[in-house]
Amino acid sequence: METVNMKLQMRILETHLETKDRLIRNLEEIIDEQETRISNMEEFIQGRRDSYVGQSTILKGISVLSWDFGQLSDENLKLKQALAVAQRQIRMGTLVETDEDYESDLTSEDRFRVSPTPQKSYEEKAKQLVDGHNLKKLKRMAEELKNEKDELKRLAFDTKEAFSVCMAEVKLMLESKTMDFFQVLIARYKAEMEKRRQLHNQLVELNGNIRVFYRIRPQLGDCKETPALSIDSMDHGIVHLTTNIGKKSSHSVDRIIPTHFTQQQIFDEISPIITSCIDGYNVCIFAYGHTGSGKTYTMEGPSTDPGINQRALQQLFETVTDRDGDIDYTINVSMIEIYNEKLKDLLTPSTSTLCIRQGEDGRTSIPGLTEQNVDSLNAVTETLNRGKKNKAIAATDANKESSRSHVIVRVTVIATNRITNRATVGRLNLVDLAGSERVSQTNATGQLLNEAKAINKSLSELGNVVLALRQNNKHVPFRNCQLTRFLEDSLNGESKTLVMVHLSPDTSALTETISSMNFAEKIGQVQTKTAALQRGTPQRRSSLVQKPKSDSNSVGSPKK
Ligand SMILES: Nc1ncnc2c1ncn2[C@@H]1O[C@H](COP(=O)(O)OP(=O)(O)OP(=O)(O)O)[C@@H](O)[C@H]1O
Repeated sequence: METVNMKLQMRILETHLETKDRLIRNLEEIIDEQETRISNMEEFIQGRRDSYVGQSTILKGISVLSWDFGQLSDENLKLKQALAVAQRQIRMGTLVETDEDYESDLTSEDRFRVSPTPQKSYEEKAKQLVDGHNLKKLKRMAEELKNEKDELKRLAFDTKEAFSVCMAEVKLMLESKTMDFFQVLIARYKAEMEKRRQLHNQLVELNGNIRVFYRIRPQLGDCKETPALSIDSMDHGIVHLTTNIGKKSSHSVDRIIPTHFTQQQIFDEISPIITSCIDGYNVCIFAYGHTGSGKTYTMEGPSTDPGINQRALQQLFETVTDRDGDIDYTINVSMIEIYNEKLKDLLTPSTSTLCIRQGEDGRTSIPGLTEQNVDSLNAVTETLNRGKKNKAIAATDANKESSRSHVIVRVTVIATNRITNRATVGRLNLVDLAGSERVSQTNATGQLLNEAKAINKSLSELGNVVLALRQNNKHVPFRNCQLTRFLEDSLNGESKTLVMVHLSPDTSALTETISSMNFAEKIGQVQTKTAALQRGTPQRRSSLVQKPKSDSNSVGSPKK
């Protein structure tokens, strides 16, 4: 057993050894095999290594090439941009366009579009690249310049803005300063004018209380022409006349009544003169002017808006009614018409004419002249209407045109002191003169020519009388016509006279307007020194005609 066992063990050992040997052999084979493989691998690797060097050279070459291409592409882009800039500069230079024009011309697409460039050599490209730098510089400079230009533009705009603001402020300041200064000057000027007017009024009183006013009639109907007359805005005592050939002249009288004045406003202006007849003054108010200048409108006026005649009588009546005391007042009204040097009584129509007589005392009287006593406002209106009606009848009888006669409303105010029985008489003559148009203008012949001559003569004589009175002449030519003869008592002595010269603003009436202005200037002349010296200090020399109640002068009997 043991042997068998031994044998078995030997056998196992041998098998084991055999297996071991086999394994070792196999391993050696494997190692050999592996070594062969390794050597093969090494060979392969060696071979590979060589080819790798070649490959890396190639890769390197590729990389260099791509870098070159990249650079070339950059350069290409730059060149294209430089080209675009160059093209732009060329265009700017040749077309002389504004930046805005240029910018608007070049669309953003145009600016960035890469235009196909011809194939060029590297040297050329390099050269272009160099040029491109210059262009780049130029472009930068151009941009800087543009920025500067924009900045300057902005600056100029800002400066302009600031300048206009400054100018506006300065203008405002100057305007306000000038306005202030101007206002002060105007105020001073007006104060001086007022002073001048007051002095003038004093002078007028020294020279016999004769005043000349202008009343400018408004334009009638839908007349649109520029008025030939305008009142000076700085001095309402001056009127400018512009002729149809553009010649301008200025005229001055004591007062110019603005066109827009109402009948009441005009009456308010002259009412102090009117009421002075209650205190014994003789007052004459004349309406002078050519046909259609507004004389009758001023004196008579429409029934809805009466003129001076009715307002004056009304005021006199109201004033004497209001006055209490020891004095009885009587108001008598006469109305006469002087046509062709003949006097007619308008309150008692008759075919016979009235005559002016002169008494031994030098006073004038008119025998047969109606003197209507008015003791109520109704009586005033009734009397004036009667006279107006008779005037219209007379107009159809003798003179077709009412303006061819002088119409006088004479109001006599007799103030009688109840205690002393002494009476004072004041007279108010409201005269609507005949039209002053010149004979040459009327183309008159025959009867009309005689009328025109008579009118012209009487108006001219009236002018002479007023002028003589104003100049304090020793001789006053009252006797040269019926009008001045009739008014002699009223114009002489302590009297107040107002001549309202009526002017038309119509260019068609220029000749007549100038003639009326000449008349106004003639009677408005003032001889200051001589007059003042001759007259001395003005005294309220009695115009009070003191006479007993029984005196049978032309004055009506005082009311008892
Ligand atoms: N201040 C005025 N406002 C409105 N209308 C006026 C004014 N003055 C005159 N008129 C109008 O002008 C026209 C002529 O006026 P008016 O008859 O008074 O002139 P006149 O000088 O008296 O003329 P004549 O000498 O022919 O009588 C009238 O129709 C009158 O109503």
